[in-house]
Order: sequence, then structure tokens, then C-alpha cells
Amino acid sequence: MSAISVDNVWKEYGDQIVLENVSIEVESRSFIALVGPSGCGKSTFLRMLLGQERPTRGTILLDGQPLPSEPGRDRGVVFQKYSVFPHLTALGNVLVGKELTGSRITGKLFGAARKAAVEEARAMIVDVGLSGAEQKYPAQLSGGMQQRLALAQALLMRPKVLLLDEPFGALDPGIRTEIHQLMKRLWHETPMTVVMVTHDMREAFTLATRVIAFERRRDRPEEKLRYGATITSDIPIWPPRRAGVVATS
Ligand SMILES: Nc1ncnc2c1ncn2[C@@H]1O[C@H](COP(=O)(O)OP(=O)(O)OP(=O)(O)O)[C@@H](O)[C@H]1O
Repeated sequence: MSAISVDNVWKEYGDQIVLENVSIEVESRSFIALVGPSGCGKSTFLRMLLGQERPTRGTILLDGQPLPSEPGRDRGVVFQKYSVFPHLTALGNVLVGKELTGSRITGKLFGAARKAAVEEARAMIVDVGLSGAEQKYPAQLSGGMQQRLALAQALLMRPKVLLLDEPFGALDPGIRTEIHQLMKRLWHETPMTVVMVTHDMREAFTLATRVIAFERRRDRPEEKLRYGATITSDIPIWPPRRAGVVATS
């Protein structure tokens, strides 16, 4: 299960209302694309799902339970940049989450636990199409490869929810199409719900099960800070996409 329930959420920074009255029920295993004008609060919403920010008002539940107030292993995240650590190899990057949660004191795993984690990380690296790059550092990888690595890093922790903040925004169109295919496959094969912020409508409609638009209903410049953005459209994709059911056409 990985259903998200957002009820009447507001987010304010000082006098500025960024989001107002956002309510949405996200079914387990959906793939939600969040679109909207620059600065309307999409990343802020994602950070609240991650647990990095707390709503000023309202509640967010994951499988009926309040979200823990800190990021945890049930929620993975990939940003447009800087999701991977430059000083670790590809293998080190994929392993790092397990090492940190496996041994809170030393940050390292030993013996059988390490062997199992390394095997799993290697398999994940192959799965995202990076075999042979295990010992390379991020600077030695292309942008598309780094984003594959960031996906592998997030997915090794088996998150219930994968949060993507314009993860493919900086990639060339050809590479982007390739990574869309990978993302689709990973979503079909992995029991997780995905919430992705994107500026690219084509990307939204290529990948998502549902496209959600955030916008300020009352966008008068003199009152800009007094009204936040909220959900103004909620578009289900037709024909419906279902995780695990790969379309034949
Ligand atoms: N930590 C913060 N403190 C104060 N204001 C913030 C903070 N984080 C975000 N904001 C403000 O909240 C608003 C929404 O920002 P956010 O980054 O969520 O928008 P966005 O829709 O993701 O934008 P973009 O599409 O350009 O990435 C902006 O006006 C921003 O300045």
C-alpha cells in the first residue's frame, strides 16, 4: 500500500501564502504528474510529502498514518541535480542509503549484510542500464547516466513513494525519451506510488496516470502574496494506465 491523502493543506512562509486549501486523494500505485507555472509551489508541495517541510495547516497521511516529520526510507526522492554524492562511486552511491540505515553509528555495513547489500546494489545498477559503471564517479557519467544512478539510489531503499522533482528536466530530448522508457518500466515493476513535478506537459502525459495542475486562482499582482496556489485541474489519463499492466498498443 502507498496511498497518500492530503486534506486542506496550506503552506505559508511569513506573510506569503504559497499553497492554499490543497486536498487530494492519491491511490496506491498511481503516477501523479504535478504541473503549473513557475513559483506556484510544486516543489514546496513535494518537500511536504518528503517530510522536509510541514504544512502550516491541514494534514497529509500515508496509508492512513500521519507523515513522519522527517524524510524516511518510505519516501525516496530524485531532484533535477545533486541527488548523487560526487565523492562516491556509482556503487557507493547506490549503497549509501543502506549503509546509513543499516549501521547508524559507523555508516558502514559488514560481513554478510554488506555482501547482500552490494549484490542488491549491483543488480539495481544493471537494472537501470548502468552495468560497467559501478566504479565510476558521477563526474565521469553523462547527465542521463547520473539520473539513472539517482533512480537506482532511491529505489534500492524500496520506497513506498518516489518523489521526482523535474528529474529529467536537464536532459537532451533523445536521452529523455530513453529514460522515460526506463521510468515506465520501473514504475510497472516496483510497488510504489510516484509523484513527479515537471514543466513538460508531454512528459506528464507520457508517464502519469493523472495530471494535477497547481495555479493561483486569484493572481492579482498587488495581492500576490495573499493568495496561494491550489489544485485547479485534475486530469485522468485516458485510456487509463495501471501499474503492472503494460499497454500493448
Ligand atoms: N524555504 C522558503 N522560505 C521562503 N519562501 C519559500 C521557501 N521555499 C519556497 N518559497 C517560496 O514559495 C514559492 C513557491 O516555490 P516553489 O519552489 O515551491 O515553486 P515551484 O512551483 O516549484 O517553482 P518552479 O516551477 O520555478 O520550480 C516561491 O515564491 C518561493 O520563493
